[in-house]
Amino acid sequence: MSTPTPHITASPGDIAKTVLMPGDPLRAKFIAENFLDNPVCFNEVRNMLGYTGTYKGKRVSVMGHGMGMPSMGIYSYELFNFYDVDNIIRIGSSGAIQPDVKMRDIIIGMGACTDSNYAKSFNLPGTFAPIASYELLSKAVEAAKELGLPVRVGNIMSGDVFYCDNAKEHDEGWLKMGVLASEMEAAALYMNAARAGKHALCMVTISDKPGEKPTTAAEREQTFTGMMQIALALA
Ligand SMILES: O=P(O)(O)O[C@H]1O[C@H](CO)[C@@H](O)[C@H]1O
Ligand SMILES: O=c1cc[nH]c(=O)[nH]1
Repeated sequence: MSTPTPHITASPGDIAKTVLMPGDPLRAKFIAENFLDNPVCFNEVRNMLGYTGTYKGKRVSVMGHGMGMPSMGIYSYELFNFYDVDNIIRIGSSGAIQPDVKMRDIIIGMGACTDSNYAKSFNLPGTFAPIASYELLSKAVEAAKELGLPVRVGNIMSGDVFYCDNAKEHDEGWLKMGVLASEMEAAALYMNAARAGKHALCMVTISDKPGEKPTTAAEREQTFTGMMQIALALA
């Protein structure tokens, strides 16, 4: 397929080699307007806003990916395969699973477990282990140290549902396996990166935890700046 794609109207060259991707397109707009120099909007299809600008002199893009693995699957596939993007860094919100994971902790997903059937499309004879790019992961840990921001690195869980009848039991098994937090896209991103021979990383900030007041939409859009700065340092 050539560009533009069904979901992105950018021309070749409009998008940088490294793209930061929050689920919420307004989080992408916030980053473009508050961290990038000379941001130019390259996509408005479905309001999935995407911008390219520079950060400390380096060219970088930021674009929303929507919610869930089908949506992440489409955008990351088109960016890797039709826009020649090399690195995608998801910067998401997430629910705590382990009791010692606190609100607003930053977690880097070394691996992404999943309850989805996304891997089926690759016709594998076994179970694929979706993992982060070691290169991006090690750079992110280094950048966090330099910024003085504590991060935890470990397994996360990409779920197909946000709401379910038995939320507590749903998390119980993952908790016993040491999984730190749940979100909804990293596994698909890691699989698409593996298939395309590209690099991906998912970083999340804890926005929800059982028994705690959840963050507001505005807070998720505008206050996860520690995670944004770590991701921007990877451009
Ligand atoms: O805040 P974002 O990045 O969208 O991430 C999380 O929030 C959404 C659910 O509210 C899902 O996309 C989940 O992965
Ligand atoms: O997937 C998600 C995202 C935020 N909070 C959750 O509890 N789950």
